[in-house]
Amino acid sequence: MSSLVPTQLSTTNAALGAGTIVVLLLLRTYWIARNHVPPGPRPLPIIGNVLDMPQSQFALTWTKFGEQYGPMTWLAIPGQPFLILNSLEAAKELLGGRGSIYTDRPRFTMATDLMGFESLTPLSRSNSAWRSQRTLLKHALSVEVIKRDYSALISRKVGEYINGLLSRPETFLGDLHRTIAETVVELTYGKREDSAGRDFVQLNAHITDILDRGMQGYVVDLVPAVKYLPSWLPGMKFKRDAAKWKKESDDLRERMFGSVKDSMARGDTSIESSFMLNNLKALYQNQSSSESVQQAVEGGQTINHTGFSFYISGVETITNAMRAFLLAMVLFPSVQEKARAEIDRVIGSERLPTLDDEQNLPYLQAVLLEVLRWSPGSAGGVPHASIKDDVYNGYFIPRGTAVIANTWGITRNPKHYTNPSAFDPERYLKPDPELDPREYAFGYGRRACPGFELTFRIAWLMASSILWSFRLRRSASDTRPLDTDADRFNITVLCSPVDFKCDFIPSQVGLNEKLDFSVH
Ligand code: HEM
Repeated sequence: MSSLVPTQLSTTNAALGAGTIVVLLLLRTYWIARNHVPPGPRPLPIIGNVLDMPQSQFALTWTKFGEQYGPMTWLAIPGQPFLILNSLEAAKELLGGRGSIYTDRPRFTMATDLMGFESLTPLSRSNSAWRSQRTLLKHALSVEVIKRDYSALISRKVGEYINGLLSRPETFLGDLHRTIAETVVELTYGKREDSAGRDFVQLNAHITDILDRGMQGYVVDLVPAVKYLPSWLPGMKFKRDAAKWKKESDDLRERMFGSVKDSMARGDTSIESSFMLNNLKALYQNQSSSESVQQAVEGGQTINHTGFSFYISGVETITNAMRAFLLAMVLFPSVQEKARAEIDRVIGSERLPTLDDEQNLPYLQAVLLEVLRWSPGSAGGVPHASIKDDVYNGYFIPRGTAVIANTWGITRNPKHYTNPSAFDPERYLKPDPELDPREYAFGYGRRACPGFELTFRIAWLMASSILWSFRLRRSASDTRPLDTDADRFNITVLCSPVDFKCDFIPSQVGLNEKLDFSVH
């Protein structure tokens, strides 16, 4: 997009242009406000509801809005109006049912247009590049492919984690993050470092930091036209930063992708079955002579961008889910005992759990569903954006609105759940089960998370293997209160369980000798 911008824009013209756009934005905000938009806090002149936007604790603020304004809350932010949905019905109808209108993402001009993260699947607008990525994801993260290509890797990584718990249980939270990060990286690239020994987990974490910097909120996100001003002007440091960060992250991504291609070209047999390797092989095999070089390059880029989304989308979310699982096990010992009793009954002590056991352990399945609800990965919801004007329940929703479904609010709504802050897997096993969190925890419609099957496989094997190997008990030295949701979770856009201490007491005689995850 930036290539369409004249590079020699004069300062006066640029300032005039930006001024005109600001006036147009204000006029549009005023025009929208005159229509019958949903209720919300009273907007101030010019800045609208900017001061009502939370800086943190998004999900909790959305929930308060719900209590005050009902199922829909309108926030008139100049240039980017927001609609917060506090009703599952509205979320399903708008974000799922009206997918042809609400499948876009809002603009994050700094991160996407200026820093190049537009190619990241979750940030991508609903264009043909995003559709190609979704097509690839549908196949690459299907149950069939996960079982065929990634189950050996998942078993090995779970085994490493269990072994780590035996030798250094005190670092269980740090090791958990590292294990999940390595699993996602190896699944993506088939290796963990390049020929110069650069660690792909660290490189991906560094790119994630760069993206975080780009998402911190800049004037250009409110007034995108500011991006056309020359970067040497005072106040334009963000544009110079964006260029520097873009180069850095592009180079790192290209280095990792290039390293996979090099391994392939050299016939390196140490590189494992992985998303990038398997899809590159398929691309080269299917490439007929009639296909243009351009198509092949585009195919390669789709693989690179799609694979790169795995780390950013998958690592914190799965790690938080597993932290929540461990926290629930120490806070609710009767649930832990019941899950272990099921494992003992179905699997016994002679062999480790495998992914093939999943269907035979309904209680453990319910425990994992409850993890998804009790500590929802995406508590504050991921915004969709509308591409044309719409009307819902008599309210006007203009084109370009960022629409957020408040996941946290759904998980704590007594309309859906009895005693919502309690961890109670039985709620899904009753004759009249309560709402299945898969209906909302992974989002809606065409944007719904493509990683939920992978999440379940990793979480299931990890949870069953931990319970098979250990009894978990909160360490006596950890005396901080963990009684309420506010004690237990940091609730922002994500929901991350707080740090806590846990004793892992081996529950199998001769555990060391029994741990052979290579056979899975
Ligand atoms: C507990 C684990 C996870 C949770 C709770 C979760 C949740 C979500 C949610 C709520 C969305 C937004 C959906 C929407 O806009 O309606 C999303 C998108 C996405 N997730 Fe996940 N996710 C998880 C794990 C993963 C994993 C393991 C991967 C891949 C390795 C992944 C890849 C993605 C991608 C690529 C998108 C963007 C989809 C798009 O914009 O088209 N997620 N996820």
